[in-house]
Order: sequence, then C-alpha cells, then structure tokens
Amino acid sequence: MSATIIDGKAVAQTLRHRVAQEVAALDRRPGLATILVGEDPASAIYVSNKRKLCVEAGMRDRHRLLSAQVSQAEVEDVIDELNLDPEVDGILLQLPLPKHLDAPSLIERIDPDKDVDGLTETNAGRLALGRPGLRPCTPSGVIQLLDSAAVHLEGAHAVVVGRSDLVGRPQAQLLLARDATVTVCHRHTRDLASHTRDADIVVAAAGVPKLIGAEHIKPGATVIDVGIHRTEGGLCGDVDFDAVAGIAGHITPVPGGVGPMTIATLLRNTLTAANLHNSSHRETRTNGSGPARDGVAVTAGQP
Ligand SMILES: Nc1nc2c(c(=O)[nH]1)N[C@@H](CN(C=O)c1ccc(C(=O)N[C@@H](CCC(=O)O)C(=O)O)cc1)CN2
Repeated sequence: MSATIIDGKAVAQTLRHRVAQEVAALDRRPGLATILVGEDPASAIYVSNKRKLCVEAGMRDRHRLLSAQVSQAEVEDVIDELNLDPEVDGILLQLPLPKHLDAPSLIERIDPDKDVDGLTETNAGRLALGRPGLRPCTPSGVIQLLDSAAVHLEGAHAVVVGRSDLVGRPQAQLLLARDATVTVCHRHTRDLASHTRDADIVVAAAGVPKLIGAEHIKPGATVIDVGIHRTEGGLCGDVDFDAVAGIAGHITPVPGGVGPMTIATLLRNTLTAANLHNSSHRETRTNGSGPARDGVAVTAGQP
C-alpha cells in the first residue's frame, strides 16, 4: 500500500471540538431538530449519533420519531411546527423516507434558513449560483477532507461518480466553486474508467459496492469514497480499498473516512444557522424592522 490515508475520524473530531468551543461562547444554545420516519436500522443509528454529538457539542436536541405509516400531512405539520419554533435553528429530515411519502416536497417545506442539510431548492440554487447558503453535509465534508490533506483543487481535474441530490450534484458544484475542472459520471456514462483514469481527484458516490478498482485510478490520484455498504464481509465503500490504495496518492477509508465528516458538518451548519438567527434577532431588536434575510453568512464557495 502506498497511499496516505485521510483520517476522517480525526478531522471530524477537530471540527466538532471547534464547533463546541464556538457554541460555548454563545448567549443562546443552538438547537437541532431531527425527524426520523420509520425504523430503518441504519437511519436510526445515524440519527442517534447525530443527536448524541449534538448534545456533546453543547447544542439543544429536539427529536421527532414518526411511524413508518405516517401521512404526508402529518410530516408537514411537524415541519411547520419546527419551522416556527424559535429554539430550533436546524431541521434535519433523515433520508431515505418510506416510499409513500413525497420526499422532495417535504424537504422543500423546511425553512431554507433552518435547512442544515442544504437540500432545499433555495440552498441548492444558492450553491449553483455561488451565493452564500447552507451546503449539503457530505459533499461539504469531502471538501474539508481534501483541504485537511492539502490536496490542491484549483485547476485539478475532479471526477464525481454519481449525481444524487444529496452528494453527486452538490459535490460537483462545490468543487467547481474551488476552481476544479469537474466531470460528473453516472450510470449512463460510457467507459467510466476512461474518465476516472484522467482524474487528479475521484469522488466515488455511485452507491455500488467496490465499483472503483485499480484500473480506474491514475497513479498518485486522490480517491474519496462516499459509499457505505453492509456486506457479509463487513462494511465497504464504492472503492475497492485494497486494490486502489496501492496506486492512489491519498485515499479515504470506509469506515472512518467521509461518514464522520457528515455529522461534524451537520453540527457546523447548525451553528452557522444559529448565528444567522441570532444576528437576525439582534437586528430586529435594534432596528425595530424585519431582518434582512438574504441568506446565511458563509462565504460563497466555502464547503
Ligand atoms: N437527511 C440526510 N439523510 C442522509 C444523509 C444526510 O446527509 N442527510 N446521509 C446519509 C447517512 N448519514 C447521515 O445521515 C451518515 C452515514 C454514515 C455516517 C458514518 O459516520 N458512517 C461511519 C460508519 C458507521 C456505520 O454504519 O457503522 C463511517 O463511515 O465511519 C454518518 C452519517 C443518508 N441519509
């Protein structure tokens, strides 16, 4: 093996520690609300970890567990209630949802300034236009991992494999915002290896176990694995780690790579949303007029 392993657990811990320090300095504790529908075991673990780490960072934890048979209208009511709750700065609707629910319209119902997943059309549009806004957690975490390993992004050829709303599309936008040259590959791409072999950075987010092998990677390239699959042999990603680690320059493991960054970034987004709400509140008190809510105060292009 020759690749340097990017330790997502360590980078995430540092970020969570920084968030906790900033939270401790605030007058008002930020609040994160999680909504879990049904009993998917993996989703239940992810939400339970989010809640645990939210409390560990000094934030207020709100949780709604809804039955797998809940109606669209009932979930809408919960979102409406959390949108209005002044103690809630961030709302996270855990995905995937049961099939009878219309996930895009529920996501769209979340107040964009509480959308700590960065998935509403408003925040996706802000990202596409390079405007400040809340960014999706996993792709934003990937950029932070690349920065932690000092991987040069400007002018680099980055290939994103996958085009989901949660990862692939926003990942491409975030890399573009950092001046990478971005190719997006997907299930209809012909000759995937011909694209990935040309890449300085490969982000694998296709949802196919061990899709990316040694034959897909240029020697010295950086390989980021977003996939998580439970197989009989244990957890694996979209990258065949053992094969690719002998060729890549940097690589993220599964577990311990991108996953922990997803949750740490969620906490950071919740803090960002709380800072926005606190400053809006201050403005309302001092001006007597409504706050100028033109998006959250993070730098355009930042993860
Ligand atoms: N509303 C959202 N739903 C989902 C998101 C999301 O960002 N927002 N992402 C994924 C799941 N996810 C967070 O929700 C998530 C996945 C994995 C991990 C993680 O830390 N994984 C560990 C392994 C843990 C294990 O499964 O044993 C690792 O990779 O080291 C955190 C969060 C889908 N849904």
